[in-house]
Amino acid sequence: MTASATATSVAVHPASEPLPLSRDVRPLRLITCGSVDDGKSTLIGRLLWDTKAVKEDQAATLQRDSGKQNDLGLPDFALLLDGLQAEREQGITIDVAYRYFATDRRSFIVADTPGHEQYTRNMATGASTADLAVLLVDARAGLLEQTRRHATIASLMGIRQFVLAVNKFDLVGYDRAIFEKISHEFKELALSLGVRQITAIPMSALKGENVVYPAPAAMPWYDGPTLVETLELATVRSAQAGGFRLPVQRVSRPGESFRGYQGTVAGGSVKPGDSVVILPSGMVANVKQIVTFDLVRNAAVAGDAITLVLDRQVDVSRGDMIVSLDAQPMTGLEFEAQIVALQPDGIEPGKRYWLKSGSRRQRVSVRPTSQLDLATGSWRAHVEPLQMNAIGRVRLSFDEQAIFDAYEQNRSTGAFILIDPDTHNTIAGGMITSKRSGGIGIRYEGERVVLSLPADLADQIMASELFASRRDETDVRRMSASQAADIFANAAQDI
Ligand SMILES: Nc1nc2c(ncn2[C@@H]2O[C@H](COP(=O)(O)OP(=O)(O)OP(=O)(O)O)[C@@H](O)[C@H]2O)c(=O)[nH]1
Repeated sequence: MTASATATSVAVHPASEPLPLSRDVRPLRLITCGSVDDGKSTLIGRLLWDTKAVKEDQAATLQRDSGKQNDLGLPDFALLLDGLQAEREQGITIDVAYRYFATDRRSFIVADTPGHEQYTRNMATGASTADLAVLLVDARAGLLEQTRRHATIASLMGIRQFVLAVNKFDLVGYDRAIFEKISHEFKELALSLGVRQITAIPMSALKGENVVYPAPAAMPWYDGPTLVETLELATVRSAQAGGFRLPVQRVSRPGESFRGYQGTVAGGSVKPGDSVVILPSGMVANVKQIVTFDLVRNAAVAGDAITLVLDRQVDVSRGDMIVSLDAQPMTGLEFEAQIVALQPDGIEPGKRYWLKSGSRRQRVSVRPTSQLDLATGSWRAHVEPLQMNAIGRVRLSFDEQAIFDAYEQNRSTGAFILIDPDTHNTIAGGMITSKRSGGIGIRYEGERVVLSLPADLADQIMASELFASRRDETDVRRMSASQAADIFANAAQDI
């Protein structure tokens, strides 16, 4: 960000005004998925072409190279993506190409990922940052297993807006009944995955019908939006909603009098005077100052790189997270997650890996509990190590307190990678789904009360204080925070 852009944002948001929750200037990120030959490259090429994102020299080359080959006399838009093809052939590990285009109303970033089955991980990578998925089908073939697979992965990665592009509609005589059948089946699939924002569009990527321009002559019965109109109206998933999150990357101590905590805001917003908690220690402080590289700011939002100064001396180190007092993330020793295995060796149950999330790196052991059957979309109890490209549900067990949001709530503090400590390879990418509440609550063994306590330190202290008077008869273990709270409430009545 330039100094003047920063200065403008200071002027626009004086301290007394609430910060806007989303910035309309953020481009919409979308992913396109389809089986081989459904026309994905043609569609992206057409989008770039009709929104004039193609540079003049590229356009001239395109006209020249494709002129001979196309019996419709149209450029072969897929050629625009040739560069990507070359990258693919070199076997680049995570194979996603991002392309930019814009209309008068909005800008877009499209992630293009290969359609073959073995590229699940690429699709998962592209989907992890996308706001919307465009799923392509060939109108002649309808929904395929691959459509289900892609829709399932997209929904797992948190995408809640789908566009079904029923492509090659020129090859089925623009038959309305075909469109209605395919879109009906797709809506059922999307709804079963929890996706409710669904738009189906009949189109011809090759001819440019219903991509950027409508095609009333070819499809007089269709009065819905074009693809671009749908994209213009789609919503950007905001990592800024929810509580303030600052994973601390560095403690800055240029002189005796100054101590600041540096990092990139991973969620929410912050302003001087806000109360914050440092995790995992649980210490509370207030924000005294927010500093960027050259300015004192009166607010910061997700995506801003800042130095935070607190109003008191607290112990903060790299890997800690500074969060808002009133909307805290989950802390605990056990979490449930979904992962995509990225390496040929797969995931070995029980092996200890490094987990990296933001600036934090921790030892973790990983136990797969089920695996997604991509053909049917159902989960089956897990028996073997997760193979490369498999999607599994796992249980993560940490030695020390871990701090996460659910991925649904925050794509930054809810995401992680797993690293093999022997090879240093990234062996999986994952998303936190929930915290696992630890123990079995309370039970009686003869005269003894066996109390299970949460991993959370605060709750342990609360419950052990509570039972201090009966300590001799009480064996303290872990339990969920809500169980501890119930016991506290009941016991307080007894006393
Ligand atoms: N008639 C017609 N042909 C189309 C349309 N869209 C794409 N095609 C043709 O279908 C073929 C495959 O299109 P591509 O864009 O290369 O398909 P893809 O899905 O990107 O394929 P991969 O890159 O191999 O995954 C090409 O010959 C296109 O010209 C369409 O709307 N109508």
